[in-house]
Amino acid sequence: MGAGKTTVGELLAARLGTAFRDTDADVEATAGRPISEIFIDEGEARFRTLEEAAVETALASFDGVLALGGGAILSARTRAALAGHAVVFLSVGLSDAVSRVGLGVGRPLLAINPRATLKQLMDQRRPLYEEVATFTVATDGREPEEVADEIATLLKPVA
Ligand SMILES: Nc1ncnc2c1ncn2[C@@H]1O[C@H](COP(=O)(O)OP(=O)(O)O)[C@@H](O)[C@H]1O
Ligand SMILES: O=C(O)C1=C[C@@H](OP(=O)(O)O)[C@@H](O)[C@H](O)C1
Ligand SMILES: [Mg+2]
Repeated sequence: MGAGKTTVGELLAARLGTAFRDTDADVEATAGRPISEIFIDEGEARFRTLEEAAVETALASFDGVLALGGGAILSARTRAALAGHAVVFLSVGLSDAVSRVGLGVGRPLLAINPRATLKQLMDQRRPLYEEVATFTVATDGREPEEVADEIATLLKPVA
């Protein structure tokens, strides 16, 4: 969360002249309600089920830049499905992530103590991001445009 997947993904798609999709938006469209409400009323496990299905559907039917939610890689099925795709891991340090997500509005996992939660999630998940990544791009102290430019260059040989 706060690495810039949604923001940079949209910029990258524009640079590549391709479509953009975000699995968080797909989940909200399928459920007909915001992610925060899904978490509150149905729990995280239900959200993860919807997210796994959203990633699977998008990978099977969509050609373009796909932004995942930060926890999508918790699913072994999703990690396996990402194999064979160009996967970009946007890395971010704790301070930049904290200042980008602010009070965590719209991100239910950050409703309580965003800084400590982000640190814990980052520590837990980093190995999984590294496992699926084809490219790793550092985002600390960089504008989204600069990050998108670097990814476009990295992807040139495989796009
Ligand atoms: N490289 C960056 N530098 C500064 N702010 C950024 C950067 N990338 C994203 N942001 C800002 O941080 C916030 C979270 O970005 P977002 O794209 O939603 O991240 P993610 O989808 O990875 O959670 C947004 O307000 C966005 O404008
Ligand atoms: O890291 C997570 O578990 C989550 C990240 C969010 O997406 P972003 O990474 O785009 O903020 C969203 O899927 C949900 O709030 C859960
Ligand atoms: Mg996002």
